Formats: sequence, structure tokens, C-alpha cells
Amino acid sequence: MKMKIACLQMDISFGKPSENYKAVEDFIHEVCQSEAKPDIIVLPEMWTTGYDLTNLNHSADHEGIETVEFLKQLALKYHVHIVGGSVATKANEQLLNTMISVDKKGTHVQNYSKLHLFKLMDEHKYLAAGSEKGNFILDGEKLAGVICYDIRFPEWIRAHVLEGAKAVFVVAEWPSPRLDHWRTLLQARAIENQCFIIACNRVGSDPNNDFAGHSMIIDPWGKILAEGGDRKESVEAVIDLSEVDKVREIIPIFSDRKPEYY
Ligand SMILES: O=C(O)CCC(=O)C(=O)O
Repeated sequence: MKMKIACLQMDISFGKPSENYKAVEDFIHEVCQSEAKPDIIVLPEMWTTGYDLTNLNHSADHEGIETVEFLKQLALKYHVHIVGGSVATKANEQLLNTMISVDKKGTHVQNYSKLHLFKLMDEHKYLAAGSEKGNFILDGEKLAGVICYDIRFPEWIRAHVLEGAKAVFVVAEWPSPRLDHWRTLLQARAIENQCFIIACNRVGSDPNNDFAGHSMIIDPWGKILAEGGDRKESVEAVIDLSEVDKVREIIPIFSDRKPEYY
């Protein structure tokens, strides 16, 4: 199946959810006006608040209810699937960094809370880790979503692919000083798993970091189909999920694996 993807690489207003909801709504409106409207829209990590960690107790979305409703309305209005980046959510007195996805019929299809918390940005001091995988289905296709630092754990991405994911969405607030890690890790995850990697990173800066942009769409052979710069833009490509099986026929790593040894 062919799908047009649009990664909405955007800046995020620090600790200002209402400004960010408005910015996302305007950006989705703009992208969906074009004749070649995308099938799937992807948003970056923590897009309602940014890394305003000390204020998340009052700015986090209670059980993600507001964000789910917001994304559902936009998905129905523009008839588009939305892999909704991630937002800070609060549930049972815990704060989580949660990816929320909805399909074009307005059905909530995925919640994934970031498993690997990034100590260099103090996430572990404020957030709790998730405990479940991010696999989900859109249009009958098996997909998965993970968040930022998760890409440094090849076992975690592989676990999603072993459950059938043909494309893995990565949503991020990846800082500029490690742009080379971002590009290399994403390309490696695509090559070693022979799957599409669709990665949406934010741009701009907050009080502590500058963010790299360079959202990327990479095919199962490791070829970069689209890559952003360091400014706001929609990074777009058409992906053909049937290419996953073709690459796996040429180099059959999944049948050649020897899991009994590792
Ligand atoms: O792993 C990195 O270098 C960046 C990770 C990160 O910024 C995050 O998980 O928010």
C-alpha cells in the first residue's frame, strides 16, 4: 500500500499548550489544503508543552483527553490519519510522555508512553516510564511508534518489528549537538530492521537546548526519501509498504536470525 506522509517539523512554544494547539491546527490546515494531501500526518514529541518539566504537574493533559479529542476532530475534518507526536499526560498521579494516534475516521488507535527516559534532559526526575509497546494498525497495515531516545535501543525497535511493524514512526525533540547521532541511528534502524523509519523532530529552541529538525523519511533499504532542514517545514514522501517484503526477499535477515544465540 502507498501512503503519503507529512512530518510537521515545527517549533514549540515553551509551556504554552493553547498556543501549541493553535499552531498544530493551523499547520494541519495548511498541509491539508494542497491537492496532494497527505494520508498520514506526524507531529513531534511533547508538542503541547515542550520540556517545561517543572510545570508539567499543572500543564499536562489529564489522561490525554483533551489531545485525543483535538486530534480526532482534526482527523475527521481533514480525513487524515494523525500520528500525534507525544504530549505530557497525567494519570494516577503520574506524568508520562505519551504518543497518541488517531485514524481518519476519528478512532483513537494508539497510546504509547516513552519507555526510555532521557537522563541528560532530566526526564527521569519528572516523568514515569511507560511499560507497553507502541504497535498499532492503520488501514490494515501494521505500524509502530516510539519516542526520541528510544532509537538508541535497537532491541526496542526490533521488538516492534518482530510484532509485524513495517514502518516505525519516531517523534522527537532531538538537540542539535547530536544531529549526526540522530541521522546515523535512524538510518541504521531502517537498514537493520528492513522497515520504513518516519521521524519527526522539532525545530527552534527552549531555555536549555537548540533542536535539530532534520525530520527524515527512510526506506527499508536505508535510502533517505526526504529530509528536512533546521526550519519549520512539512517533510513529505510517498512510501510503498510492499517494498518491505521485497527488501526482505533480497537479504532475508529475519529467516537468517539465530535468536537462540542472542
Ligand atoms: O538521545 C539523545 O541524544 C536525545 C534524546 C532526547 O533528546 C530525548 O529523548 O528527548
